[in-house]
Amino acid sequence: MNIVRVKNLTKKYKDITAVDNVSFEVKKGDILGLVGPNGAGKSTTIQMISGLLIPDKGVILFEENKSFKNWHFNLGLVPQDLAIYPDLSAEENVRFFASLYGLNGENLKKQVNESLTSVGLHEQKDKKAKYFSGGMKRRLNIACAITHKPKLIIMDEPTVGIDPQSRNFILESIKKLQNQGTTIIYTSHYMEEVEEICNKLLIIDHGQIILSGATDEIKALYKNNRILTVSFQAETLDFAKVRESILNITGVTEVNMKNQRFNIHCRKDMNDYDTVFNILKQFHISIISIEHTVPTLEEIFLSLTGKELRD
Ligand SMILES: Nc1ncnc2c1ncn2[C@@H]1O[C@H](COP(=O)(O)OP(=O)(O)OP(=O)(O)O)[C@@H](O)[C@H]1O
Repeated sequence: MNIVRVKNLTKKYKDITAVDNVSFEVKKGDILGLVGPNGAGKSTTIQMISGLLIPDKGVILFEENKSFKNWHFNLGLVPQDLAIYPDLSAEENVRFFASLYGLNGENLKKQVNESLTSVGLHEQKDKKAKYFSGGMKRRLNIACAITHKPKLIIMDEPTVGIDPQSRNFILESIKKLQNQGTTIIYTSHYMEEVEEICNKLLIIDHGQIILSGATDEIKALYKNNRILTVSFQAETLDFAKVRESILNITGVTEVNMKNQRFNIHCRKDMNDYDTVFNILKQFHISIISIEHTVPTLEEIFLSLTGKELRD
């Protein structure tokens, strides 16, 4: 069953078309990774689904045919900016948000305890939020959005700039929520995270979808591609010329360079390494190490958008 279906969604800010005729659906139990470079249109899309922005065009339907107006109690939003009260304790914060969704009595108590436990903050429940670390504040932000057990949770970069322990708690709690049948839309600048937790992927750029599908299927599309990564040292380097020569080798599809490393994209059956090494030698480039790998999602993203996901 579709939890949310978005059809021909469009939003303009004066001359900028932030979201351009976007259509997709999210099925029950999916964790959809919404990824794209800065300014791609992710936040605008999320804000429209969350009812914070009105689309110029398009339709958003929940559970096949319900509008936001009569469904929004089923939605939990974890905003990028923290939405917690610093002078309230962790428990008071969670209680407050849960009571806005109509929880009370024993049920409220039970669900507040459950969500604090799931983000690993139960032992600190009486501590004021202002004394929490950045990672703990982010975990509390999540607890506030999940206590009313929403059917759909939208998370806007919930792990940005936090410590590894908090990050692990967050990723584990997202997996648990999925196991309980919750549907999640997750935006992140960390492709390894998306690869780890999202079973579906929607890559957008300039407000348009450039690739969507099951994460495994997207990876399978690239299973016949390889990347030969060569770390090197050179006194001087004319990269344009090196690139042109390597691109002439049959089976090589792209060559880029970053931090004293060439990434040579090629087909799986490209095995003409002698020619690659001869070209490098000809340009007086010393090889330090070589690696031959299947492209990661991050590398697939880079080859599709020409941009790094991170700033
Ligand atoms: N309130 C606004 N007024 C004018 N332009 C805006 C506004 N909000 C966003 N934009 C523009 O719309 C485009 C999409 O922005 P959006 O914030 O949706 O992208 P994003 O993918 O979330 O980016 P980031 O990863 O940097 O958060 C960008 O060009 C941005 O500059």
